Amino acid sequence: MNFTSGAEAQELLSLDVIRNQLIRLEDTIIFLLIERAQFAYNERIYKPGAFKDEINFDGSWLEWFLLGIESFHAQARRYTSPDEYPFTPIEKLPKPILKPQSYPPLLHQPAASHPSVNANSRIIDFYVKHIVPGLTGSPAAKAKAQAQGKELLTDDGNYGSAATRDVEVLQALSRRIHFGMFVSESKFLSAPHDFIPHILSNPPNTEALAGLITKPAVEAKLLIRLANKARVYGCEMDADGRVVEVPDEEMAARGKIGIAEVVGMYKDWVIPLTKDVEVDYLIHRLDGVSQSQIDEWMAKKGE
Ligand SMILES: O=C(O)C(=O)C[C@]1(C(=O)O)C=C[C@@H](O)C=C1
Repeated sequence: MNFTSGAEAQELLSLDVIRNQLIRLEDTIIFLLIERAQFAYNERIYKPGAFKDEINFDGSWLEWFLLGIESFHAQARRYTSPDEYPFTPIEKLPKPILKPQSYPPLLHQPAASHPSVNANSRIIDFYVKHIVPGLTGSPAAKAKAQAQGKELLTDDGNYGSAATRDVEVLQALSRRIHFGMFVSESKFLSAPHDFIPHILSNPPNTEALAGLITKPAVEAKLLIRLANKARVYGCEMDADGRVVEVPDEEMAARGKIGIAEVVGMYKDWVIPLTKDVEVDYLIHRLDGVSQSQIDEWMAKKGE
């Protein structure tokens, strides 16, 4: 999202604008997954210390990549943007070279900067454990290799290429999932009195908050749209540019990514984690807010 386009905060926080951003990120994520699927699983790059001799680094090759790339981006003030969270702990990154940009105050800062809202360790965990193995060792990938008379390689030695793609996918997933904060802020401001009692109850009523932010119809549409996008973006064309029409099952084998894998990733991980971010943000939405402001919001109930 372009936070410095001059658009008013109210416009940037409209649910339509935010949802359009989430829809656009679906395209980004699908294309980046297609890029990662060109390379083997390369499990070595996720094992801490596996490249210690070469890089003198105790973490994994992927973490070393993240540190290098994020150090560079931090200098260009990437992590001062409200929708960007680094995977490397911020204190290990260099300070920006450029002066901070001024962003419109869209989020409630005590909530947005609360450590519980940062989902990056959960994102890297599901991506490495569940997404990469499925993407690179999927029935689709196996069938493709077989059709070419090859055995599916689990390690092709393309460690730099695979990790470069991993960093890109992780950054896009992180932006998508942390957009949950903007969704939450928008929903909260549209009816603060619905949320306040559940935030203030001791402990906060996370189930009720999750109930308030969950929109099953939006999720159902998203999953259908995603399957269609994965089908279209992953399809192949013949030499004349005509789309090769094939049934879904075979489509997965011919296409560059499995439709079921992309849909499953959203259903099992991306949407649930976005909801976690939304709820974790709401729990801290009243931190530092004055009693008079809370009273004012509550007075609007029934208006
Ligand atoms: O669009 C919303 O209202 C959101 O909260 C985002 C989202 C999603 O992750 O796509 C999450 C929860 C809702 O149930 C629907 C969709």
